Amino acid sequence: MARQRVDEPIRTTIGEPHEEASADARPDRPTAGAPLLEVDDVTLRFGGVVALDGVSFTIGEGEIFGLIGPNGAGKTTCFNAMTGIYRPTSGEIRFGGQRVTGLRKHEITCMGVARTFQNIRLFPEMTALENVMVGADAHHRSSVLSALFRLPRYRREEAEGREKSLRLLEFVGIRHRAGHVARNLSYGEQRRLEIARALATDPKLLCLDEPAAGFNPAEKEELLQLIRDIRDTGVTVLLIEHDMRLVMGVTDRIVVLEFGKKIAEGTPAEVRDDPKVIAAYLGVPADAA
Ligand SMILES: Nc1ncnc2c1ncn2[C@@H]1O[C@H](COP(=O)(O)OP(=O)(O)OP(=O)(O)O)[C@@H](O)[C@H]1O
Repeated sequence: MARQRVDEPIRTTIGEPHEEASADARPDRPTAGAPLLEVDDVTLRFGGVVALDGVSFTIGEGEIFGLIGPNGAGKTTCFNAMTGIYRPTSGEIRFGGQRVTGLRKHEITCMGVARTFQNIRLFPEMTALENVMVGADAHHRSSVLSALFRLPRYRREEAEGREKSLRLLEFVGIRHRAGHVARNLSYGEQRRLEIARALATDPKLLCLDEPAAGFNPAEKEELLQLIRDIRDTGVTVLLIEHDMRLVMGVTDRIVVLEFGKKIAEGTPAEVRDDPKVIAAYLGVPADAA
């Protein structure tokens, strides 16, 4: 499949109709590439609560990977451990073969991991464009002095960041909102803006925490297409999502957590038919599901 990087001029297919393909029958489904993110026997305790209990899985380059499970299963904790917010009690997380356990958030961002949050976290009084430019700044090399005196290098980086941010706003379908302050954007637009800001850090892995929360069916369809478009630019996507139709429709592989443990892993079809998964979601013992 032709790949397009997000720092190249970007086409947008937001809002265009697309065929709803069966999760496992899509002919264009790529096979997973080299391991990108490895979660290796990770346990994370909060006092007496074991939020993650010996969890292991590997995400391959180019995959759209789903992390699902009932409320309190440990999904967000897993995201937080991957992105440097929490340090695992034991176990290791590697990104591109390099250990990230114990690194700071910005160090992990610079390695190529970006995320959005369950509760949208934008700068509400800044414009959409400025919000994305904050993400683009992550890789700027200008010194504080250079920025203070607006030296040529700073001005060049600022102009490049602005162009790139406008392209990303176009990619996520809200270019026309560039000059509006974030708090005046609709809920769906704010979610897209968060994605654009995360993409501005040039991630290799984009982690989306419940990106469809609060969306109507039409918005979910558009999000599904956006996630595919993001993957087609070469970015690997990790998705936490409660909407099963969306997860089953867009992911290549899924890991299911329950009470901090991995209870299943496989293709959407394998996971959907797994009695342990059915039991976890219905709240009944596996042999009774
Ligand atoms: N900072 C914290 N301090 C103490 N316990 C926590 C903390 N964060 C999460 N937990 C606990 O860890 C467990 C896993 O929570 P987590 O938020 O990761 O689940 P989740 O699968 O993301 O749930 P949801 O789908 O409801 O967002 C829960 O029992 C939760 O109460």
